[in-house]
Amino acid sequence: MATLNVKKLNKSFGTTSVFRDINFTANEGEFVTLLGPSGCGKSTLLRCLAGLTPVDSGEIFLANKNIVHQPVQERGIGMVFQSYALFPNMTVEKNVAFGLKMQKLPATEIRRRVSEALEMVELNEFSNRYPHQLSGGQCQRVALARSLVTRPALLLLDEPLSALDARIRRHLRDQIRLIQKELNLTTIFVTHDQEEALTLSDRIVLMNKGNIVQNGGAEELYTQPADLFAAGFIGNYNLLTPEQATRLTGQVFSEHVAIRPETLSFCQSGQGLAARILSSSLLGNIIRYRVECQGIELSVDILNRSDDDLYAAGQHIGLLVDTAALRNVA
Ligand SMILES: Nc1ncnc2c1ncn2[C@@H]1O[C@H](COP(=O)(O)OP(=O)(O)OP(=O)(O)O)[C@@H](O)[C@H]1O
Repeated sequence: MATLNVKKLNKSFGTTSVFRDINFTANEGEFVTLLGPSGCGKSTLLRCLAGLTPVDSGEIFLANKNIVHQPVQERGIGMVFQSYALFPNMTVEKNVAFGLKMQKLPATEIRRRVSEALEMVELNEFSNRYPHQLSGGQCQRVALARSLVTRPALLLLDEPLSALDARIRRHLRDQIRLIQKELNLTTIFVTHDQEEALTLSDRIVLMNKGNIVQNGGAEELYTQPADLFAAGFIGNYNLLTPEQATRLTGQVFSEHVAIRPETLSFCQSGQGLAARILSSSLLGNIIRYRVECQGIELSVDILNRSDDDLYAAGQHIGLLVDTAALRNVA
């Protein structure tokens, strides 16, 4: 296991800069997510870490060794991509064994390690199947076993769950996290899905347009977004202009203000601020209401408890704003 240290990494394609002066660390055993919208440069950054794409400048230290000029196969890195990239003409077992065969390990050792890796991803019974006889989730577990079997110092995961349906996705996500913890495997995970990032990661590196916007724990990113982009991307903040925030709270603001939907609540009409329900949608155990208050549209999240009243569109209601939960964002 190893610490990854990325220093001043730059990459352009022709005259187009993909990312600039990227610095971050993934400590030994840490699960770090590169999160950001499509096109922000996270996949290219991951490919550069793997050695699949050369960088223009900067350094990549893995266990204190600069690997930036090392070829892919010498970096000690395992990778899982969105597309499974399995060999279609090989059984599950042969797919997983491939890397070890290349390393010319003895056959008994290969068998033992392949069986161990397949057990980890709960696929031992499928060892003689071919990829076309597997579901998408199973294929991705083979891909994971194939990268774990070489005992990499660093595991890179590029949107490995995005082709899977929601239920399988959650299951495999939990499985990846369990295995990663068990092996204390330093892991970099790329996703544009903020919920996935918030639930999986020890730390999130939030990227926008080739820059790191914020680097911190899930809770920190959720409660203290670094800027407007971070507030808009993580969670579902209500973003208010300074003028709107002043109108709503009576306090003076010079910067934008972010208000989490769960920090707003309802009270009887005639108390709090006068508001009107516009619509509601059920999101599992919460109900998200859209309300209008002082000419401002807001989202309000209320826990869905069976003994509570539901509010109908058009209904007048009182709105309570927890001013301690307001965040200034530049
Ligand atoms: N081989 C390439 N040649 C030229 N431009 C490229 C190449 N690969 C990526 N890019 C560009 O670099 C930018 C970053 O792409 P990248 O795939 O790293 O983003 P991303 O954040 O991973 O997005 P996505 O989630 O959509 O994959 C994009 O504008 C993309 O068009």
